[in-house]
Amino acid sequence: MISVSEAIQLVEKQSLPLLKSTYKPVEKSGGYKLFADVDSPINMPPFRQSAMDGYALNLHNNLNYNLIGEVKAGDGHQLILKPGQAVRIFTGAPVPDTANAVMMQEKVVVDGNVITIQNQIEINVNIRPLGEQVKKGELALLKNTKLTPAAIGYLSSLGISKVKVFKKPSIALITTGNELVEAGADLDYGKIYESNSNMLLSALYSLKFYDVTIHKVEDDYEKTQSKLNSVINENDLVIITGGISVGDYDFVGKALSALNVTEHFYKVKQKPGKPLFYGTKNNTSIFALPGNPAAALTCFYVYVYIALQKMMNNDVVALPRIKAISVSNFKKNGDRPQFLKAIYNNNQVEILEGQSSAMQQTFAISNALVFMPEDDSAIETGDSVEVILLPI
Ligand SMILES: Nc1nc2c(c(=O)[nH]1)N[C@H]1C(S)=C(S)[C@@H](COP(=O)(O)OP(=O)(O)OC[C@H]3O[C@@H](n4cnc5c(N)ncnc54)[C@H](O)[C@@H]3O)O[C@H]1N2
Ligand code: MOO
Repeated sequence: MISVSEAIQLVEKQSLPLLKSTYKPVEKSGGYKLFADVDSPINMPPFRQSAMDGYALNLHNNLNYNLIGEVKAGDGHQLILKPGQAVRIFTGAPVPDTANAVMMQEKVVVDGNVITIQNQIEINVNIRPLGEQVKKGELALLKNTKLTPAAIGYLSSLGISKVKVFKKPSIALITTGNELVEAGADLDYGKIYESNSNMLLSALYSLKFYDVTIHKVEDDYEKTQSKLNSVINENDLVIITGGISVGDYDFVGKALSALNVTEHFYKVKQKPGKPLFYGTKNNTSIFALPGNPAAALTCFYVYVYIALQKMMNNDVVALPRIKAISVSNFKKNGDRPQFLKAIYNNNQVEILEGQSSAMQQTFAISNALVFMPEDDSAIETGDSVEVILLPI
């Protein structure tokens, strides 16, 4: 059995960036990273633009100007101003080539066709120069830039509607177990509602991984092997839950080994999530998470999350870990390091009652996990503890 830190290191080492590309409509490219540099197809702004509502001036040595016309946003005409002439102008409107400053209207007195400005102004004031943000043909955004709402707005302002981005992994989620039935079905004796697929699907969606398919297999060796074979061939990441322990009907480990999946580790000294498997085949990463829902989700956040970040070529790969003061007492049984379901708020953390691997009720109200190392046997109120903040 390996330690938590050894397991994390192995995931970091063995999960590699996906170097596949795809095209996305710009509005759907949030969270992706650019596969290549993007050059600007236009000057931005595309014309000299007024930054204020006011008057565009052809400057001269006098505070009085003659008004000769008006330009509003969207106008396409070109007015010719001589020195001492002005045009009424509005924010976003094209500044005539013959104007060299814009005075905001609050600083202007209007008397019929003559305006008087409060003071002399510098050349080019309140004019956004042509191509100030980026010039046509020049680099707009570098390869690998993450497409945030601001970046999407910027690319859209350049008239770009489609972007080439690094593909996100295609992911298969597989649940195993004869006891599992779907919501809506009768809950016959011995059955439970299947919940790991919705839980992990929503965890993936919240991290903006949408290319996910869900598969369900019974506790049957042949069916497990054949399903795993097809999903491993077709996906970049495979996440299985259940059937990875030592019971007579736990077939996942045997099937993965028959499929020649390279095992990087099986069993981690931790609670929950001891029977965790991680392996790779060709370029596909495979995690077999324990079936117990709270164990599966903990392993997702501690290990699968890292693999996802590595596949996306992100620099920060693990969830943030901070120190906080415990407002609870907790006593650990056994010597496995523990991830404890907890509520973090304002530098304080409450460790919840009900820490078993099956405890969905406590996980449902948690926003953090407290990591309790192997050597610690108890946490007292007031102790400083390590907290993993969940991306929820
Ligand atoms: N003799 C031993 N038994 C067990 C050991 C051990 O070391 N020796 N380890 C225990 C630990 S720790 C865990 S964790 C579990 C993991 O077992 P599996 O990964 O094989 O998972 P299953 O047995 O298939 O299921 C466990 C539990 O979770 C429920 N489950 C499974 N899938 C789902 C799902 N999709 N939705 C909701 N609930 C699910 C399942 O019904 C079981 O209750 O092994 C221990 N045993
Ligand atoms: O490792 Mo299991 O998740 O402790 O019950």
